[in-house]
Amino acid sequence: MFRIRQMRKLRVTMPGRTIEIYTKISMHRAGIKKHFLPMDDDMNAKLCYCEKGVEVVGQPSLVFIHGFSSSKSTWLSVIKHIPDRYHCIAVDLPGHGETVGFNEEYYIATNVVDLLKQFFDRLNFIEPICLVGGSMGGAIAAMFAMKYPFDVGMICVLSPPPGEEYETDMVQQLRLGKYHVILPETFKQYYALMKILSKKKIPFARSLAKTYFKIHLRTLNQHKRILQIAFEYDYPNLGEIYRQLKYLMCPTLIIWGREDQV
Ligand SMILES: CCCCC/C=C\C/C=C\CCCCCCCC(=O)OC(CO)CO
Repeated sequence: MFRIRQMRKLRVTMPGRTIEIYTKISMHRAGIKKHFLPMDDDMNAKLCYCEKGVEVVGQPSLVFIHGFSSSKSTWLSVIKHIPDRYHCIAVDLPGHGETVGFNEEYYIATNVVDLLKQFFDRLNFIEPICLVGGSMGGAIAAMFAMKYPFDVGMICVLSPPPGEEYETDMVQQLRLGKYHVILPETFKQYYALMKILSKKKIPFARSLAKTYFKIHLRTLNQHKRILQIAFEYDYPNLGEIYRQLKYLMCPTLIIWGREDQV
């Protein structure tokens, strides 16, 4: 019990490093169901998402998009606080979480956006949605809203990655191929990154951190590839996409921490 509580505290600051048993426990507690949606053109490709509540006429569904190297489970701690009358969806992006079978082309943001469009059409929402994205998920949410403005009623963009003109040191390092700043390769790097990513001091057992690190290593190469592709195809256009956001007419909430190092 104690361990689970510790993980609960850690989960927010270490997106994507959640162990599956814990995900199941917390999803169950929050009244969340998990689904797999096979794609029409390729039955081996399945989008995994979780859902809380049911659609309500006149009220948008809330759809949550996670960040890089994260997963839908990062939103559980948010979703559990949202009243039951709201319909919530959190999806695993290609190459993340429990979504499986998508080839590398789906690591390109424009393809991710079109995949999300397909996904939303399959779910057949009756109202324009409220699209919420954090970090890289925020960039994807913004891109989605630009391309499919009629599908969104409002968007919420949390700490999106900066465009070229506001490039941070961390993003510069990533662009130069030093992926370990966000994808640590050693336990030492991993432990140091935890401190950078969490503003709040958290009591943290090294043994537990080692377990998280092992889990992280399983996805390391795939996530390196995603970063490589993001910097080749998406990052060069990001600034221009942000500049065009002012033409978007739906209500938009943008939250950015002043001391966010990414
Ligand atoms: C599979 C889909 C790929 C589509 C790529 C789409 C748009 C991306 C454009 C430029 C990415 C460059 C910056 C990436 C850095 C993100 C940071 C981040 O997400 O933080 C994490 C913290 O570890 C939160 O979970």
